[in-house]
Amino acid sequence: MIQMTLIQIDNYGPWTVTPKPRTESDLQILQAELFADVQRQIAAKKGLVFFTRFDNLLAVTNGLNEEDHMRIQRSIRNRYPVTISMGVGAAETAHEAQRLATIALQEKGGAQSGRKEILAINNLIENPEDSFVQAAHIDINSVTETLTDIESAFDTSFMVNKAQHYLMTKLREKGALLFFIGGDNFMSPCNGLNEEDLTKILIDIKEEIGIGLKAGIGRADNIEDAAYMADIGLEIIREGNNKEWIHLIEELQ
Ligand SMILES: Nc1nc2c(ncn2[C@@H]2O[C@H](COP(=O)(O)OP(=O)(O)OP(=O)(O)O)[C@@H](O)[C@H]2O)c(=O)[nH]1
Repeated sequence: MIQMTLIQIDNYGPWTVTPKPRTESDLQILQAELFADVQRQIAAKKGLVFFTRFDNLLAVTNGLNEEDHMRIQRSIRNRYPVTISMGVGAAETAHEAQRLATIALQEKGGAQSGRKEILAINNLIENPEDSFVQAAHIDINSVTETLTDIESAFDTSFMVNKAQHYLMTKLREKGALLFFIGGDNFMSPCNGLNEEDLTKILIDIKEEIGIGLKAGIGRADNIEDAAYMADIGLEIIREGNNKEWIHLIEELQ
């Protein structure tokens, strides 16, 4: 099972304009610092946070228990002008896990309802033997040669976004998620997605929009190790001059 946590800034919309609109650059700094802060704390337990919408972060949290979540909330409250609420869910697919996490939090009140520092747990992985994460690290082939060094920065960003949208659409249908992690890189928590299905998705996108992709896949009881194995898989594809679409690594090396 994969466990996911939704992290939501409490009552953030009203706060950004009270008593009058706050300087946008300050809001951007707050969001970036909060993301880095939560990432540092969740990574200490081998979890991984995705910046998602910044006011809503999604994290893979296999290995974190109730106390771990509460400690992060307390630490943020002590140091930031905002508080965070969290929802936690675990399921066979990443999409279902984040859905359960979201419902648990939504049932405690809306994002702008005055709700404060709620920890809403639908279910947590109690038995470490049930903990399983499959992650795919997906990368655009030769982005430096074909886009970064040729197109304008904005147009490259537009193409990367387009690839992201196609990947999200196709992976979501299979119960998998897809997050942009910087450069031309995407991370997909994808429990239950088999190698044939992922290969077909990459081939279809190449045919539909002409963007070549490759994916390393890793499997472990936590996302840190699964993502590391996925990185190794990507390196192996690069060493073979991008002839493979995907490469699965199941053992830590
Ligand atoms: N988050 C993250 N970003 C990375 C990683 N590796 C590379 N990047 C980013 O991706 C950009 C492009 O690097 P590459 O993907 O190695 O370059 P490329 O030209 O596509 O080359 P190939 O992947 O070998 O086809 C870099 O500038 C980084 O911003 C990674 O492991 N994680």
